[in-house]
Amino acid sequence: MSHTLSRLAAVIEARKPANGGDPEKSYVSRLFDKGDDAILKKIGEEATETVMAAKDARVSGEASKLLYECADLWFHSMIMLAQFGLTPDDVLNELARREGVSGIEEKANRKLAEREQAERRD
Ligand SMILES: N=c1c2ncn([C@@H]3O[C@H](COP(=O)(O)OP(=O)(O)OP(=O)(O)O)[C@@H](O)[C@H]3O)c2ncn1[C@@H]1O[C@H](COP(=O)(O)O)[C@@H](O)[C@H]1O
Repeated sequence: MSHTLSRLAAVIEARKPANGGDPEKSYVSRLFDKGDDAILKKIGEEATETVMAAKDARVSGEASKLLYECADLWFHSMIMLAQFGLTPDDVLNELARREGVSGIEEKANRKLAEREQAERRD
């Protein structure tokens, strides 16, 4: 994992109120304190803002806003992962597991497995 992601993941973990984070002083602690719905609402907002920034970047030719919004989305995704006991390393390991497997091939294999499972049920 990159040093930046690793350091940020450690800070986010330490900000959990159960680990001594203070919702009065910390944005991350405040989100953990509010719970699942508040965290997931931020993911929805940041994802939407990222899409809008990408559309704007295509029109204006200026992608810096997209960069900021994508950083917000990654940051809030890391809070969501921590809320559910996952880490950026877990995501990186999943991406490594998929490495070299074409999405088209993966989908074809998945559909085949689903068909075989349905046939076994019938
Ligand atoms: N990387 C970030 C980071 N990126 C974005 N943000 C905050 O995430 C929020 C993004 O929400 P919006 O863009 O919707 O802006 P907003 O209107 O202010 O937010 P809302 O009122 O809607 O919640 C803003 O308040 C940003 O300041 C971040 N807050 C913290 N960090 C990192 O997390 C660490 C811990 O932060 P604290 O827990 O606040 O100490 C910091 O040292 C940073 O490294």
